[in-house]
Amino acid sequence: MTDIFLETRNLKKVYPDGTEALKNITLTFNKGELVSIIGPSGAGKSTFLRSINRLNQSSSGEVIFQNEQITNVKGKKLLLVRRQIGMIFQDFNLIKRSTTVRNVLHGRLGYMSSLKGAFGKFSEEDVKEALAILRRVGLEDHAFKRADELSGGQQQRVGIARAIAQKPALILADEPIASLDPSSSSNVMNYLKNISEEDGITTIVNLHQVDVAKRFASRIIGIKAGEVVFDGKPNELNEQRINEIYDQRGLVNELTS
Ligand SMILES: Nc1ncnc2c1ncn2[C@@H]1O[C@H](COP(=O)(O)OP(=O)(O)OP(=O)(O)O)[C@@H](O)[C@H]1O
Repeated sequence: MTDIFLETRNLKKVYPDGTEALKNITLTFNKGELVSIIGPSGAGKSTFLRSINRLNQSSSGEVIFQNEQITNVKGKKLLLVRRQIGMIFQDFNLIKRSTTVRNVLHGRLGYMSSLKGAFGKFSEEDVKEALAILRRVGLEDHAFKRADELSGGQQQRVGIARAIAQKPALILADEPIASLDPSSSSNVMNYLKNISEEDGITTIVNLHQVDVAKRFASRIIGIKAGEVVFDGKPNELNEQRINEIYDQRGLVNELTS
């Protein structure tokens, strides 16, 4: 037994077409930390997140979550693992024609019988809790609006609320601000940070914006071509390190020589 909350050991992913998306990722995550993963397009950030909750099956290596080996769990056990992992997506993944509160209640489905879930019959307690969660992300006044009537930033806050309703131990957010303007991006990142801190939820966020990662994360991991090339505190991520991750110098040299 260890105190490590989440661990990946020698994680590899080779897609059927031969693309080596993850080469050998060995990382540990502590309870309650907000970690941002950065790296160029195609570096393997999404593949890494999806390998943790098994939306993507790794080719080899291990994922150990709360001291349990989850690399190959299946069926009911896999559902129980996924129930503890809230996912937040770039395109929000909301049911657009449903109300905000119903979208949040979807986070509770993993706790309900499939019959009740299929009929969308939630308990009064669940509804009250969903409304309380919407209050936490500043959307109590929008609870009964259709999801597609909300702005992008508000829709992502519904995505966060749905993840919280799941009562997760871990949140994985895959480029949650990629389609938002800078002000909505800061707002969404603030909510993620506050929730991670207040509820002690380990949160791993894939980001394209280095400045946002430096502002909100307590730790930054740089991935390049399927390998970890940086793992440190935001203030350790200087210009040189950024250039190493993104290879900007190489690109500039290529253009100027
Ligand atoms: N289903 C797939 N089949 C084959 N190759 C894939 C598949 N999904 C991703 N890849 C490849 O795996 C590599 C890593 O992709 P991934 O989406 O994980 O990168 P990323 O860092 O998240 O990129 P981005 O920032 O652009 O979202 C890329 O070369 C990509 O083209």
